[in-house]
Amino acid sequence: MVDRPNKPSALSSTPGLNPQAQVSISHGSSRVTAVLPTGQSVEVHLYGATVLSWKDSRGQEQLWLSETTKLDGSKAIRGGIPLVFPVFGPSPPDHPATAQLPQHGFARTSRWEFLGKSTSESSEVFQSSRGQSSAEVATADLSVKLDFGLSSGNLEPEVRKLWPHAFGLIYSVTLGCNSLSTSLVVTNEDDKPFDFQVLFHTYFGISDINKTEIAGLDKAEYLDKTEGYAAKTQSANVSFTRETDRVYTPVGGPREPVSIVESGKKRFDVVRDNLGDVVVWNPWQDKAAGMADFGPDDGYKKMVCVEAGSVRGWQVLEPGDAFECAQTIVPQ
Ligand SMILES: O=P(O)(O)OC[C@H]1O[C@@H](O)[C@H](O)[C@@H](O)[C@@H]1O
Repeated sequence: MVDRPNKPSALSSTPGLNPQAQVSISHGSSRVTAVLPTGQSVEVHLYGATVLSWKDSRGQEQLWLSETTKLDGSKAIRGGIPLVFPVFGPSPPDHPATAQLPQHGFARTSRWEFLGKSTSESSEVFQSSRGQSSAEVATADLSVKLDFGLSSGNLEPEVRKLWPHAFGLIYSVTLGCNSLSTSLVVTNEDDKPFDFQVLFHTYFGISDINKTEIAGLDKAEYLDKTEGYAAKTQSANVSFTRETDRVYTPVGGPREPVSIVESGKKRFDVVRDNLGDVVVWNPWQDKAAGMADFGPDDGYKKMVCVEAGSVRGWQVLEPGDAFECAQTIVPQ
C-alpha cells in the first residue's frame, strides 16, 4: 500500500493487520518520520534524503549525529546516513566528468522529494517459531518503506551544469523491527552513458572507539587514504588508535556481513547488495577538532563510519539502464 504525502501528519493503518499495528508517519516541510507500533523509528531530512536518526524499540539511538551539524541546507549533514553520489571524495584527477563536483557529489546537498510510504508484513517466521497469535505476529513483523526521489530536472541549475546528465534516483529507507535498509535505484534517462560512484556514508553510534573493532574485513585489500592511498592488506579485525580512512574490498563479497564489534560483542551487521567496497572512517582527535560541524570535539570516540559503496572504480550506466544497490543494517 502506498500513501502519497498529501497529509502533513497521518496515522495509517494497514488492512488485515491488528488495528493496533499502525505505522505513524509525519511529514513536515523538511523531515519525514516513521514510527512502528513496536517503537522503532527513523527520521529522514529531505536535504540529502539524509537519515538523521534510527532508534530501536527502547528509543535508543543507533546512529551518530554531530551536535554542531548544520540542518538548514547550507552544508551536508554531519552524521546519520548521508548519501554519496555520483563521486566519492574529491573527483579523481583522471576523471574529468566529475571534476567540477564537490567532495562526495551533490546527492547529499540536494533537496529530495518525498514520494510516499509503503508498509508490509511478513508473518510466517514469527508465527511458526514462536507460536504467537496472528495479531501479535503482524505487529512484530511490520516494516515501512519511505521513498525519496531526485532527478536531473530537480537539481539546482548551477549543480546541473556541473554534471549535465539526465538521470533519476529513487532512494528507499526501510525500517523493520530489527533492521534498517537503504537502497538506491539509479536510472540513465540520457541518450549517452554516464559513470558514477555511490556510497551509504553511515555514521554508527558506538560507546567507545577504543573498544570497537570492525570484523569481516580480514585479508581484504584496502587503500589507505591517510598514507596517500597506499595499497595494503588487512589482517584480523580493524581496530582504532589514530585517524583511519580506508577503502576496503572485502574478500567475502557483498553478502558476507561486515560487523561492528564492541568489547568483543557484535553490535551491528552490515550486509551489502551490489556494493563491492566498504569505507572505514574515523577522523580521530585532531581532524575532529578541525571540523567546525563535528561536535563535540571528542565525539570521534562515539562514532565510526562503515560505508557500503561502489567507489574504487566506476559504474557505467547505458541509456535506459538502471543500477540497483542496497545495504541492510541488522543490530545484533
Ligand atoms: O567531510 P566529508 O566530506 O563529509 O567527508 C568525511 C570523510 O568521508 C569518508 O568517506 C572519506 O573516506 C574521508 O576521506 C572523508 O574525510
